[in-house]
Amino acid sequence: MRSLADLHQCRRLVVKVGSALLVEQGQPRVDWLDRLASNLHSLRTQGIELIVVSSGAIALGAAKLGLPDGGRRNLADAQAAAAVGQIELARLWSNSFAGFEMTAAQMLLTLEDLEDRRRYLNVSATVERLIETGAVPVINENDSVATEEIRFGDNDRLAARVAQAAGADAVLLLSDVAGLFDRDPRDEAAQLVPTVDGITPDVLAMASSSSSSGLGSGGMASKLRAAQIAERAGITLAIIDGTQESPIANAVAANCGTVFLPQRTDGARKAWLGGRLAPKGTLRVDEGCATALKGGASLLAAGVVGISGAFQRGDLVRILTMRGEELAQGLAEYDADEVQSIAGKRAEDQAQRLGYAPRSAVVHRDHMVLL
Ligand SMILES: Nc1ncnc2c1ncn2[C@@H]1O[C@H](COP(=O)(O)OP(=O)(O)O)[C@@H](O)[C@H]1O
Ligand SMILES: N[C@@H](CCC(=O)OP(=O)(O)O)C(=O)O
Repeated sequence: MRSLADLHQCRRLVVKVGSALLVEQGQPRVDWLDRLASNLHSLRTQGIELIVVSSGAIALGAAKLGLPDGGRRNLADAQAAAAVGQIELARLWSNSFAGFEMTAAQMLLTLEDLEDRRRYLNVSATVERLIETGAVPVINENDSVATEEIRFGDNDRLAARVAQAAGADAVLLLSDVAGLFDRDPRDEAAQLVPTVDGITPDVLAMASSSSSSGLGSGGMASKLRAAQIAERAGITLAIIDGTQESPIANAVAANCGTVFLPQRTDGARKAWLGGRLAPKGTLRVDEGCATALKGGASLLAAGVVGISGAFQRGDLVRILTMRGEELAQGLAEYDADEVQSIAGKRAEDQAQRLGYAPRSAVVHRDHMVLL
């Protein structure tokens, strides 16, 4: 899919709905949700398999409990609000879908469900089975148990990771803006960017992390992080204006929104690795090593100039250049203290320091993804 007009070509689609669309002044927008359900139903009749990622639990629950909104809310309030709002949210989807003879299936995930390979595969299997049965998974973060360390914090990245896990070919982020603008859309000179063929630093600089509605969690910046995950996984991601009467049908008819084109298709395992969000440590490498990594080499101890974090063998680490640019991420072959003792050393010195024959690399290229 290269533009929204091609949406019908899509085989499996993740549709993410932001809080500001579903909730207005603490109340659900039921009529809007019914029209969205109607749009989803017509996509299904075209043979497109659907997965929904829905925000809104915290906004619904906070209103019901009379808790503070937006930035003034702490984690404990958000967790309590989510526990109350999620029941309501599930009921809303179930009711709207029932009007179109569709069955909603709730799945609540935490970051770890997608960071751990075995749990990630379990999530994939459940989604697969639900789709086979004809149900539509409606996924949200399990906010009432997710603490800071195990939180996505925004459903944009959750949607991109779910798309990967489910083998979807496209993600639609329905927002309260028409897409990515070349600067904050409150600036009158801002122009909509119709297509992004590779997210460069210039593209990242367009987005601010503020959200105009006060309900959303990450603003445009979190959508761009989601688009980065998608583009590396070979998935097309589009941001469309969800405020329209009939949001998906409108965006397709007008061919309007921002489409982020997929950039590469690593194998499924590498794509999962590249999309992981919670590294346990960081390795800085010298310039020669950075060049070798870009050429496809493994990371050898000789090129490591800095180590931080208490990671263990098998943990995810970020690999940065000396200037702090993100180069790659991958799985460490050693614990952090072992890397510390062999960093910058040649193979013969490494054996002496480790007390055993060194492994072939600190991060092997088969377990590394360039970013
Ligand atoms: N360059 C930009 N282009 C579009 N929107 C932007 C940009 N920079 C910041 N934003 C803000 O991001 C908001 C969308 O994010 P958010 O409110 O979190 O949406 P949602 O609730 O749909 O997830 C927009 O309403 C806008 O205020
Ligand atoms: N999981 C949270 C939503 C988090 C989120 O990403 O919100 P939004 O930016 O409105 O999509 C909830 O259900 O309230």
